[in-house]
Amino acid sequence: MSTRVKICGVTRVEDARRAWAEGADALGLNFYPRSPRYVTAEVAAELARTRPALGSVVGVFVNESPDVIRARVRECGLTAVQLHGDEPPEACAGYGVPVIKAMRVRGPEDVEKARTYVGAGDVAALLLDGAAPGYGGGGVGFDWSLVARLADAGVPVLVAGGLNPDNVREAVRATRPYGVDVASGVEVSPGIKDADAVRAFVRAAKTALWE
Ligand SMILES: O=C(O)c1ccccc1NCC(=O)[C@H](O)[C@H](O)COP(=O)(O)O
Repeated sequence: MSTRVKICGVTRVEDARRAWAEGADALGLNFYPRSPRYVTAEVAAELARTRPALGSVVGVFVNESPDVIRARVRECGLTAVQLHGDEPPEACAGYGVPVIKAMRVRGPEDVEKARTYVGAGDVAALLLDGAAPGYGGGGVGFDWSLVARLADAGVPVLVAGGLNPDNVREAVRATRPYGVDVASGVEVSPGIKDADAVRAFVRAAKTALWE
């Protein structure tokens, strides 16, 4: 099975269509109002309608109220939610779709904190991100050797943070993750994806373990 690829922070229909065509498995739509990749519910619903039969559309939220998250899931047709905030494990349930819990990793203690979400609520995967200022999308990586600490946790792990077409192959080989996630590393400017970079990223991620 090749590594799954999630292209995060898509804001334009043409970028969404392009990402699917290049082989992305999932798109992330950002509902954090302070993100330069923020999309309204209306735009998100339009983006979600580009979803192919086997694709996933993930809503990204930071400390959003559960009622708003549930409303976005319903009205935008989200197939999963990615929680990037300070929510405790017990808040990772009740949205009607699988939860990806994101954790910013500064060191081993953050990976151990991520482990406390395993088995909680509807957590179906963990996303390990770099610890840039803010809550995500900062283009900063982390020590990939820390991913091995979750090898026995029995949960799919997505690796994110500072990935781009030039380093994703190495990241996949080093961590052998369930999937990889990228926002800034395939952009010409925040929220505007670079089609060539998306193509190169998907290709590098998916062929990294071939030889
Ligand atoms: O992208 C954002 O602006 C963002 C803001 C707040 C929370 C999460 C955000 N992005 C979520 C993602 O999954 C990003 O892809 C991930 O943080 C990696 O970003 P990058 O290092 O830019 O590839």
